[in-house]
Amino acid sequence: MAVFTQVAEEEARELLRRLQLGELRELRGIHGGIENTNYFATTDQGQFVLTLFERLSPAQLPFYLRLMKHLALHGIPVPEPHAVPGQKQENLLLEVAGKPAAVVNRLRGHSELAPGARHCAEVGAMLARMHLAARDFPLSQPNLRGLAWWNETVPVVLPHVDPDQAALLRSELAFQNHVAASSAYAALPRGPIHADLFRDNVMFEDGELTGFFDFYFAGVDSWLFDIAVCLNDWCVDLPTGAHDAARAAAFLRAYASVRPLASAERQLLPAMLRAGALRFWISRLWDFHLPREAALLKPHDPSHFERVLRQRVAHPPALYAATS
Ligand SMILES: Nc1ncnc2c1ncn2[C@@H]1O[C@H](COP(=O)(O)OP(=O)(O)O)[C@@H](O)[C@H]1O
Ligand SMILES: N[C@@H](CCOP(=O)(O)O)C(=O)O
Repeated sequence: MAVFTQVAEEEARELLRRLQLGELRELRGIHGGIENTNYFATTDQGQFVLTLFERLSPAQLPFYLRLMKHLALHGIPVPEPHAVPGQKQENLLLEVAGKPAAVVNRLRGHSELAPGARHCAEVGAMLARMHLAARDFPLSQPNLRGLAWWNETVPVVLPHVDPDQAALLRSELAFQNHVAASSAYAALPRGPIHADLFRDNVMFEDGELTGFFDFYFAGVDSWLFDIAVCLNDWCVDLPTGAHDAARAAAFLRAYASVRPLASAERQLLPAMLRAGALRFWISRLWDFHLPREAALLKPHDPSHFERVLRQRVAHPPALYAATS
């Protein structure tokens, strides 16, 4: 479960009054997620989520919260964080039970864990709208799970893997460092990205997308990396990791109908699919072999992204037709 810190009803009621979000009717711990403490809070004015940040530093949080606010104000369906009326509106970071906290709108619906081409198209189109809407977001924070982190973390996980896996980690990391030094990479359009937009971070209701959430891995990186992370989750078969060409084409066509891909993006798409697989293989190996004290849930299976990476290396998919 993901209630690491208990919140007294009285404290939540007082906070929601200060935020002018109404009178608390129900406060319910959310039994999902692994990073933060989350509660659903229902008031006479609406439904909200109260999050207490258990690990993220208060210095990192304004980027995520203000990005969500910015996107919400630009019409992208994401949880909108609330500030105390009368205080600076960019001050979205609150304190509850001695922890940094936020109150955001609750999205309607549920995650679609067995998506079809139509779901993938909706996510692709909304991702492109989100990238464009974030172009003028004034804050900047790097993708903290980007290349620099892979270079730091691969040596940490190497002692825990077999020689074949170690060889793949080393060679793929070398390949990604080589790609990152290329002129095509320098030409990739960049901006704030979600960076973890898996099936469980998107809501649908009656087949319609109702929102993206869990922005706590967001950062400034190439838009293509965000696309690759999505393709590697939404458009592969679980658990084999095999590429699903129909879903990938639907995703890319919808994305490109909102923002056509640049030539550098079309060129580097196969490399970036490998990058997206490497990123989550490394983080899952790290979580699996070096578990954090507070992690209460069983870590995700690292071998899934090893399979996805091997497939991406052996069979670079021909996706270009869908991108122009
Ligand atoms: N804004 C929201 N609207 C609706 N449900 C939410 C919202 N935020 C979180 N949830 C629910 O809480 C669960 C855990 O949230 P998540 O952000 O994944 O937690 P963690 O950051 O701890 O991994 C989600 O799977 C979702 O069901
Ligand atoms: N999507 C990542 C894990 C990130 O955790 P989250 O539950 O906070 O989205 C993975 O599958 O490895």
